[in-house]
Amino acid sequence: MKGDDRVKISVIGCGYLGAVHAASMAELGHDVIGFDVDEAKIRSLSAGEAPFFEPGLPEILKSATASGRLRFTSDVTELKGAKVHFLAVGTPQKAGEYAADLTYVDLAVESLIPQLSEGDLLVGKSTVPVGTAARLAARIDASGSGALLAWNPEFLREGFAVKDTISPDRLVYGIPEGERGLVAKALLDEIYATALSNDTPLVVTDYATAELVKVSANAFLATKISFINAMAEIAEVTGADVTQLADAIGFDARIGRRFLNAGVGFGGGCLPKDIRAFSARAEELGRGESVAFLKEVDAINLRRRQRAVDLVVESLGGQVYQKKIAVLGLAFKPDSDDIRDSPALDVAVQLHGLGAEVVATDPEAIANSARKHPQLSFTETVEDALHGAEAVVVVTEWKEFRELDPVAAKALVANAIVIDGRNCLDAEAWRAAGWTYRGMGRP
Ligand SMILES: NC(=O)C1=CN([C@@H]2O[C@H](COP(=O)(O)OP(=O)(O)OC[C@H]3O[C@@H](n4cnc5c(N)ncnc54)[C@H](O)[C@@H]3O)[C@@H](O)[C@H]2O)C=CC1
Ligand SMILES: O=C(O)[C@H]1O[C@H](OP(=O)(O)OP(=O)(O)OC[C@H]2O[C@@H](n3ccc(=O)[nH]c3=O)[C@H](O)[C@@H]2O)[C@H](O)[C@@H](O)[C@@H]1O
Repeated sequence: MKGDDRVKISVIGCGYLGAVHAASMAELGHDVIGFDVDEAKIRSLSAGEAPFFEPGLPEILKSATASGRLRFTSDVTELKGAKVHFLAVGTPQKAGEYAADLTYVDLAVESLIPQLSEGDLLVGKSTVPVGTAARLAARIDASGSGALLAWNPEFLREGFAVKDTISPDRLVYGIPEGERGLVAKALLDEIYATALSNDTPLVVTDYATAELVKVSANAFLATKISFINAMAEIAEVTGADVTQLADAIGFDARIGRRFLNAGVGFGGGCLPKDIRAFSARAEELGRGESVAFLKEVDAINLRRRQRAVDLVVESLGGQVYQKKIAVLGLAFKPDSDDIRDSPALDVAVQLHGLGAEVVATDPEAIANSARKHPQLSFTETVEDALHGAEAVVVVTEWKEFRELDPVAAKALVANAIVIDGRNCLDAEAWRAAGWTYRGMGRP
């Protein structure tokens, strides 16, 4: 690609998704401008610094901002002149409701419309309720800007976000019918040329299918996790071991072992809110019953956090008041500093609510946790967390926790009781070192 031939890209919303998308598109050789209303985020990104923890992001941010292929702004008028505009703003759960809050999407589109020119393409990446793209397409048509809309859902996983963006396992384009659709597809093909040249599967479809692919993928993943957690509940009353069960059913290629890790369940900024928004949208469409099982998926998931708390209380003879408990993990998953709807943080907060002296640690998520729950105590080192603890609960399976030496850990604690909320420790080794080990769905 020669510099002047490159399609100019804008990315609207530079959070966990947008910042990675902007930097990755620049890494692939495109000219990119990222826009966000959060000025602190823009300052950090402009300095080539990632405003959150994501492996690989700092490196590509630095190289792309230094090369001039990537810049950031909080002035929306600077998006004028870009040809393809990716929409990556948040779609959180509405306060007190299940439905998605589309305020940010609508505000972003309104602020973008005056910057659009004939033939520009707006590409939706945010996860939205089915029907949103058609509504936004009508709004853009009515604006008279002559711009087009495509929906191109994103499937990246935090912790692997850069790799998943540069080498996605599939691409989905939701495009309008006819000539306009072909124009949209050609622009997307140009942007994703590298992935397409590597035989990345491509599904070209209508808006509604593209929107539904995204929410159904997340609903399926959430269901898979709650399925194994439901088996964990049955294992707990029968003496069976859910980890062996998962291995055994996972050998069936039709089932597969991935996403069958029982524990404190799923969290994060997506799976929980996406299944709730899907339920709410299905109800609006008069098809609530079709996805009624997602309410059960959610309920099973939330019970598992409670189960971990109950195990701690039970292991300490029924009460945790004024007892020091080491909570290992705060992020919703390892290799992330994201604490949105984190089961780990929830367990820490619940134990604190029962009067325990919670001391929590996490390699990356302390700052975010302390902002949200200043009532908790945090420490940077596992050793400080363990020192004098009457019970230890592992709730995020960071490598440094998985690889803890049970013999050395035992020398620090007051009571050798460990609750493995992620079934990530070697139970045999911990028991052999003299610990009382309790897993999730394990004898
Ligand atoms: N985080 C993830 O791994 C993935 C997220 N998604 C979806 O992507 C969307 C964004 O998610 P995250 O990046 O996690 O959220 P986030 O909260 O980290 O980022 C959203 C960003 O949008 C900005 N914003 C809000 N209103 C704006 C406006 N009017 N103009 C410009 N910027 C604005 C916010 O300041 C924030 O920086 C959601 O719909 C989510 O479901 C999809 C796949 C993966
Ligand atoms: O829409 C999104 O934002 C993204 O949501 C998830 O990605 P992510 O939230 O980054 O993390 P996952 O790896 O899916 O894990 C989600 C949660 O499930 C939990 N989990 C995962 C797997 C498992 O076997 N058991 C389990 O409890 C994790 O600990 C974590 O809390 C999807 O995997 C992505 O494909 C999707 O793009």
